[in-house]
Amino acid sequence: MQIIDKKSNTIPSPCVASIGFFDGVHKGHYYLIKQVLAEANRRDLKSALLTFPIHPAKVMRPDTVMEHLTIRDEKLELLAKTSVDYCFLIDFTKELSQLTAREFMQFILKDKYNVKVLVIGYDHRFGHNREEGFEDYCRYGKELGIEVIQAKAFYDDSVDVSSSYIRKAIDAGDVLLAEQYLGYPYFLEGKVIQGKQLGRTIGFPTANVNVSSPDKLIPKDGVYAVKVLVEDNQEEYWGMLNIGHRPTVDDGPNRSIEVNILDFNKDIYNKSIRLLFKHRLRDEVKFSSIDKLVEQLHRDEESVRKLIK
Ligand SMILES: Cc1cc2nc3c(=O)[nH]c(=O)nc-3n(C[C@H](O)[C@H](O)[C@H](O)COP(=O)(O)O)c2cc1C
Ligand SMILES: Nc1ncnc2c1ncn2[C@@H]1O[C@H](COP(=O)(O)OP(=O)(O)O)[C@@H](O)[C@H]1O
Repeated sequence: MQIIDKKSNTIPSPCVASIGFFDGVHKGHYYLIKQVLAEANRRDLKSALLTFPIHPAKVMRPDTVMEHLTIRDEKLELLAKTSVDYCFLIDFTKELSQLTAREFMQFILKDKYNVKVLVIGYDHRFGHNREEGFEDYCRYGKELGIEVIQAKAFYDDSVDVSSSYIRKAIDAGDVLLAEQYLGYPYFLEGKVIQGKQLGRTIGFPTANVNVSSPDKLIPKDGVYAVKVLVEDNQEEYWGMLNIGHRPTVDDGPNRSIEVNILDFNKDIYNKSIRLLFKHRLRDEVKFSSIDKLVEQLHRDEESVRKLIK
């Protein structure tokens, strides 16, 4: 996949394209992408996805808090796994938001990106105030020489798979449901930072993770079985992870994310790790003593070992 952003001066070959924010690159997105690839194949054209590094709503109202399933580079990594030829990364600006649907089709899709066929998500709208709809896009397409096709919707167990549906599942700690709709386990990535160094004294060292972007959605507080990829995904382990305020030891204002990696004993401070959420084990609990916490950690470890058997 070739990324074409404002720095590139490549003029793309004629292509079939779709537009979207593609947060999470979930099964619904894959279904849309498959339709783009099929149309491109049939016509012997290139395939393309047009997306925005920053969400249009955030550009329009910068104080909007948005928690995403994927940050920019994660999204590009997932899109690159499809066989799409181009990813057009376009900065959504206030000026761009002023373009009517017809102007967007003419100046951006046709003139800038050489789009011959536009595959529109079944509920996707674009152009100033998103005032127009599919029929209008078809009419402008006829005038401009862009064929407009409406994509079919994707349903899984009759659920209309969407990024916001998956965000709700993760917010509720339902990482199994999230994995079903994403098509891969939800993951966080970050650097291992120093904690209070208590973990090693109770037999459970925990790598404290500083998540790489504040825009990333953090699952509900609690304990999870996770897969852990250490440094550039070279090594894979299982681990047990806690998200929360550690009420037994400090109950501070900061939410910590820490993982005890099974069958592992290395110093990984400052290394980056990726955490893949596989199962939710339980809520975070305030124990009456550290000993009681340690007893529970042994039970958590057993639960993870049972899961991976
Ligand atoms: C799998 C797992 C489960 C945990 N569950 C709890 C919990 O229920 N309640 C709690 O107060 N802390 C919990 N913790 C956090 C521990 O209190 C913490 O890891 C320990 O104090 C060591 O932290 P430090 O070495 O970063 O200082 C959990 C940690 C892990 C790894
Ligand atoms: N099995 C393991 N799981 C997690 N971290 C481990 C493990 N073995 C060694 N470590 C290392 O020990 C550190 C955690 O030890 P800990 O005493 O909990 O200190 P801290 O409070 O700084 O996290 C990790 O950051 C990592 O470098």
